[in-house]
Amino acid sequence: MRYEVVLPAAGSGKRMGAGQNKLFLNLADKPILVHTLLVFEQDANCTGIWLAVKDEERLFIQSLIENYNITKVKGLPTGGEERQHSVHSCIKEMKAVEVVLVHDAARPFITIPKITELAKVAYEKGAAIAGVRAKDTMKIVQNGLIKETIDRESLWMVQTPQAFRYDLLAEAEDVAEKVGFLGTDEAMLVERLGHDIHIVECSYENVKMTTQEDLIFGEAILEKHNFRKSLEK
Ligand SMILES: Nc1ccn([C@@H]2O[C@H](COP(=O)(O)OP(=O)(O)OP(=O)(O)O)[C@@H](O)[C@H]2O)c(=O)n1
Ligand SMILES: C[C@](O)(CO)[C@H](O)COP(=O)(O)O
Repeated sequence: MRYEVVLPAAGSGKRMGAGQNKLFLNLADKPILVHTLLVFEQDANCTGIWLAVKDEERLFIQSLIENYNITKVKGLPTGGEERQHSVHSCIKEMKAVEVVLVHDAARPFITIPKITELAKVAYEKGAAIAGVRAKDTMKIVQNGLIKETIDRESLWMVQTPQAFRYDLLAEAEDVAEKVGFLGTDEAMLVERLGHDIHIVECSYENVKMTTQEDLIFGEAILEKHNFRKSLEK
């Protein structure tokens, strides 16, 4: 199932504490952003990449695109104050495609088979998002006190890609903007429309590079996969 992908890349990386956009930090031999771009560049089903960027970072990102021969980038719209606004700036510029994926540029370890599965379910059912089952017990805390424990059996840690029929996501983004609703993922905007959203179980390796510890995990993941590749030679 062919699709276009929106990669929000206009964040500030505050929790990473690197004093710069964390997507420019290297994991092994190349920036996090490039690792993520290469996955979609190599996926034959991906027909276009849209990157929400900060105006002051556009030239640098264009140099990365050139240096790493990324040929599928269709646009670099200016990102917004929040991640949702950055995604919406891309959705507004895209011509209607059948399926659109939104994927955090900070998640470099997504795999093509999982992308394919998400795009297929989105085409057939309208909406599908990546996730993994919660490993820890989750509790609601108020004023330092445990208020409630949430049944772990029904708890998932949601990731990206989040895949949708384009018209559904475009409507959800427009409605959210109109009513001033701010969600932390695109699924929240589509849930508000009452549309079913399917979960596709992905990997714990599909981690979002958010804090310094995630970089250590990321290096270890690369090491493991390089080691595997060396065994195949
Ligand atoms: N206004 C924003 C905020 C985030 N993002 C992007 O959305 C993805 C996920 O966001 P997050 O991990 O929160 O990145 P940052 O906002 O940069 O991190 P922090 O919240 O620690 O500042 C990242 O690829 C980030 O670049 C974006 O395009 N526009
Ligand atoms: C979209 C997301 O990756 C799903 O877990 C997450 O909500 C992004 O949160 P962030 O704070 O914008 O990184």
